[in-house]
This record gives sequence, structure tokens and C-alpha cells, in this order.
Amino acid sequence: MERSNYFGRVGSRWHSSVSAKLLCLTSILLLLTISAFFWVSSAGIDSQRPPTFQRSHEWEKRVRQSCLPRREDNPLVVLVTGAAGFVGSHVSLALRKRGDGVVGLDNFNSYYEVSLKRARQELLAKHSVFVIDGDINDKFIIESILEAVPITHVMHLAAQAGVRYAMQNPQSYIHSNIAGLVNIFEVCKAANPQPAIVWASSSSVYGLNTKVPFSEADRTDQPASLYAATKKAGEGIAHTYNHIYGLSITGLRFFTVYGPWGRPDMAYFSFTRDILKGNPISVYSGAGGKDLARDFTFIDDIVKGCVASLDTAEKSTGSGGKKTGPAMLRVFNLGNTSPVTVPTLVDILEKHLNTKAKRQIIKMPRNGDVPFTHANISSAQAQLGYRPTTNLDTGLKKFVKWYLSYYGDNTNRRLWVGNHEKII
Ligand SMILES: O=C(O)[C@H]1O[C@H](OP(=O)(O)OP(=O)(O)OC[C@H]2O[C@@H](n3ccc(=O)[nH]c3=O)[C@H](O)[C@@H]2O)[C@H](O)[C@@H](O)[C@H]1O
Repeated sequence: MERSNYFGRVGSRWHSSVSAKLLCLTSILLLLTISAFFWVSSAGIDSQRPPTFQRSHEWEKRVRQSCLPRREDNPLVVLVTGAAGFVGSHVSLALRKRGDGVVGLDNFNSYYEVSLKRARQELLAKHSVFVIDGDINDKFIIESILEAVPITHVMHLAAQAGVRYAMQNPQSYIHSNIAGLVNIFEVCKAANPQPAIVWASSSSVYGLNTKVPFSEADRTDQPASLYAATKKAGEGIAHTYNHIYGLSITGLRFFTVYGPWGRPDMAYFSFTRDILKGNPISVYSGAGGKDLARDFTFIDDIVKGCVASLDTAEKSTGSGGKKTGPAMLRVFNLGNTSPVTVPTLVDILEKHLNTKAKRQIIKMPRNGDVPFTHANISSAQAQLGYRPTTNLDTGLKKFVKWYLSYYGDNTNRRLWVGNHEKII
């Protein structure tokens, strides 16, 4: 009796301790699953990265081939992040065409049409540039690239772009523009040798600055959007990694870049689409009905600025995470120096599309926009030899030509592009 009571007591204690452990384990598992879910979906944008990245011999071979230079006079070997993006694809192509080694990285997220990113990837593949599906937050992939090939420079262009979207999905800006940037710096700082880094900041860091034209020495402590705030934070983070670890870092403040293979979320692109469809377009106006203006900068000029930044970047001075001397830290405006109003942008589009826009003039919403931008480019001129040569009329003519060849003249047409039929 006592024995059975004893076993009964032990049994029930055993049962309650097992149940407690099970409960604890289940809660931990549940918590892990929930955190994993939030981690994966925190950016709120689908990334089409394959879930299991294999660092196979085949993968390494493709990376090495892509990075094989085709010139002998000090070729660069560049990792371009955001290579399937607008600026990234153009820069990758320009580097490859002059004989540098290039490998790309892109997470192919769904912020805008993924098919356009895949088409850019195809274009790069035709020029022997391998674009890896991967996120800049994935340390293992970036370390694997740096271990597979002697990367001399990182052209870091992967970012969550767009000023107004930051109100809808703030986390995606933190994920890419802060956490992703830190991850790139972390891997580069630990590499031996450390690559030099050139990365995309933004004209939006000038925020509510009223002193024109904007020069690098002007205040940048009044960002008007979370996008701008993350780029400004990135500049601070760059300073830290340069100061502590000796990374050579160049930040480029791009001014509203436009052109062929551009970003569909930008005004010139969405206006073109809507004008051709016969849809109304919203043209924002500023305080007192004043037109908004941007220092629209053509992609070819931006590419020249990026390549010149890579060419003039000094080597990082650290080694395996330890700084051995002061390293280069630069910030440049890359703009066009001639702002154009948004209504004038629409006039030019109407001319090249030969179609009248249905304009709806509305007061600029409180969405992070700034009334105007205007770059002072004297620093970039002096140190990079940067001289923009394309005005908005010429640049938009080239954009419209590309747009019509890629999409056709309205969104319901089928069209042949290269070897592929696209349903538009
Ligand atoms: O230089 C930058 O740092 C940024 O440039 C770009 O931002 P923005 O200069 O805001 O370009 P973009 O959206 O084309 O709007 C252009 C104009 O059209 C106006 N605009 C816009 C939309 C609309 O429906 N109506 C309208 O009038 C609008 O008010 C604005 O006046 C990049 O997107 C950004 O990622 C970042 O790189």
C-alpha cells in the first residue's frame, strides 16, 4: 500500500515534472516559431531567396568565373549588392564591360515588379555577370563570396528605396538600410584583406535644409522621412566603421536618379505608365501652390560617378578586424546641378510620349517629401572628375525609348524583348 502510494506520489511528481518540461519546451518552440515568423516577415516584402543556400563547388566556380577580370592594368574585383536593381545593374554592366571582375547579390524582393529585376539579371548574365540570390543580412553568403574570390571593392547599392513607402513599411528600411548595412560592414571589417566600400546614401539626407545648392558640409540633421533618417544613420555608421576598423568608405548622395531600366515606383516611371494608359496622374504642389523641383540625374552620369569613386578609393587599412592606420572616409553629392519642376517633367514626358497627361494638381501630402533638391557637385568634380552631361530632356527621351521597347505603348500588349515574350 505504502509502496503503491510511494510510486503513486513519485509517478504523479514525475508526470507533473514531465508535463512542466513539455509545457516549457512547447512554449519555447512556439516562441521560436513566432520569432522566426516575425524575423522573416519583419520587412513585409517577399524576398525570393532560396531557403537553403548551398556553397557548392558549382556555386564557387560561377562566382570565380564572374569575378575573372578581362584586363590586366589593375582590374578591380567588385561585389555589387543590389545588382538586379536599377543603379546596381547599370554599374555592374559598366564595370564588366571595361574588364573588371564583378559578382552581384540581390534578394529579388517584391517592392516592385520582380520580373523587371529578373530581366536585369538576364541582361547581366549575357555579359557574364553572376547575380546571386541572397540578402545583405545573410552573413554566411557574404562571407562565402569574400572567401571564394579576392574582392577588392564592395559597391553597396542594395537598399530599401522610396521616400513615401517608408510610412507604409518602416521596418523594411531598418532591415535593409540599417541592419543590412551593418552586416556588410561587419563582414568587410573582419575580412583579410578588407575591401574598400562605396555605398549609396541619398540626397534626402538634406531634408528640410534650405541653403541651396546643397553641399556636403551643409546640415543633415533634419530628415523629412524615415528613408532619409536611415540613410543619415548609415553615414554615421560608416564613420564608426572607418574610425574603429580602418575601412575605406565612400558614401554617394544620389539625386533622384532616372533612366532606362529604372524603378517603377518613381514619379517619371509611374507617370509614363499612367499617361500611356490614359489614367490621371497626381502632380504634387508645395506650400503656397509652389511647384516641387528635383535635381533629376541621368543614370549614365551616376554610373560614371560610381566607377570614379571605386577607382579613386584608397585601400582599407585594417586587417582581420584590426585597424593599422587612418583610412579614407568620403561623402559626395552626385546630382545634375540643374533642378527641374515636376510640371516641367510632365511636359517633357508628354512631348516624348506624344500624349497629353491628365494632371490632377494636389497639395503635397505629409509623406516625407521635400519641396526641392539641388546639388553642389564641386567636391565630386574636383576629386572624382564627375561631370554630368545629360539634361532631363535628353535623358527622358532615352528612358521613353527603352520603356516602349520593354513594355510596348500600353499595359495590355504582348511584346518581344530579346528572346522572351513578355505579357504586359
Ligand atoms: O534623391 C533621392 O535621394 C531620392 O530620389 C527619389 O525620391 P524622389 O526625389 O522623391 O523621387 P520621385 O519619387 O520620383 O518623386 C519626384 C518628384 O515627383 C513628385 N511626385 C511623386 C509622386 C507623385 O505621384 N506625384 C508627384 O508629384 C514628388 O513629390 C517629387 O517632387 C527616390 O525615389 C528615392 O529612393 C531617393 O533615392
